[in-house]
Amino acid sequence: MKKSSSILVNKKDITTIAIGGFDGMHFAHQKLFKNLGEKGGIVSIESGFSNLTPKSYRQEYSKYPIYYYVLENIKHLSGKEFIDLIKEEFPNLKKIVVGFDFCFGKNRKNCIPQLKELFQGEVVVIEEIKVDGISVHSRIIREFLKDGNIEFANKLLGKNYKIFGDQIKGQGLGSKQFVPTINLRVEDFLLPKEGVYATKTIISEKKHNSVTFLGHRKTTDGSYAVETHILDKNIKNSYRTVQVEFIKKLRENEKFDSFEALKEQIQKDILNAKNILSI
Ligand SMILES: Cc1cc2nc3c(=O)[nH]c(=O)nc-3n(C[C@H](O)[C@H](O)[C@H](O)COP(=O)(O)O)c2cc1C
Ligand SMILES: Nc1ncnc2c1ncn2[C@@H]1O[C@H](COP(=O)(O)OP(=O)(O)O)[C@@H](O)[C@H]1O
Repeated sequence: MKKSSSILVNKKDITTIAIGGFDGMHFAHQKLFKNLGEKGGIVSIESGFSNLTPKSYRQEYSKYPIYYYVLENIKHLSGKEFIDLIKEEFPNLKKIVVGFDFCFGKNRKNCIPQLKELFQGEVVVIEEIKVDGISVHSRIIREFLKDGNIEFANKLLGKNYKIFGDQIKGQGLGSKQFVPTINLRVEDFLLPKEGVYATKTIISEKKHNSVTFLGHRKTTDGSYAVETHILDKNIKNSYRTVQVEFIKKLRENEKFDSFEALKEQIQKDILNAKNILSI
């Protein structure tokens, strides 16, 4: 099935919805979506704190149309008022899919029993989804990313963690002293811990193997940078949106005594990244 966008699918055509925040569109969220059937839709309640898949990037991860509601505008509603709103918005709604920990209405006072009471249709409750014994939640994925544990974050996500950034001008040192890099300005996305990562960089829909540095350039100007070096290719400046998928952390950010020492280390990083990306 082709991906739908909420703009294209009339709410009247929706018979099943999944409700939640859905930051990350992670492994457990995907399990919920598997229960949506043919005329499904996703109701995403925006807290304003989502930084794994900020709102405008979320549709990429589901074929179902996503309908956004701002938490600030609905959090005063009682449980009944919230369900009444949902029924009004989706007049042909027959089924609601939520996770075991879903709560709603003012102060999250209503949970699964109240949902079953207030909604006359079918309520499907998905039991707690765990990966390697860890419950899958956006807040837990954030902690793994902040710790640089990309491999486990990716396991919980069920995909590679990906950020979007716009190319900006760098210090102009890369090509001359070290290796050429695409410098990125990243907004809205949580950035993993400072350090060097094996990554894949997507430019104009083409995926390239890469090594990415995130952090304060302690060895040069000290400023914070996100820089990606594409392996074995010369890439022209694009000054467009670039996507970076994180695969594995290679090492911590370090201060080197000389440019020469950093240059040597970068060559080792490139070899390590190649090994991990199997090229
Ligand atoms: C693979 C890689 C690893 C890097 N590691 C470090 C590092 O550990 N410490 C540091 O201060 N800068 C590090 N850098 C950043 C360099 O200092 C930076 O690329 C250089 O200052 C050029 O910046 P420019 O692209 O803005 O000209 C790294 C860059 C790359 C590509
Ligand atoms: N680990 C999980 N197992 C089962 N359901 C989950 C899990 N995590 C989230 N859900 C369900 O997915 C929907 C979106 O939840 P949300 O609160 O946005 O996720 P998270 O807990 O990751 O922040 C809710 O209905 C929630 O109950």
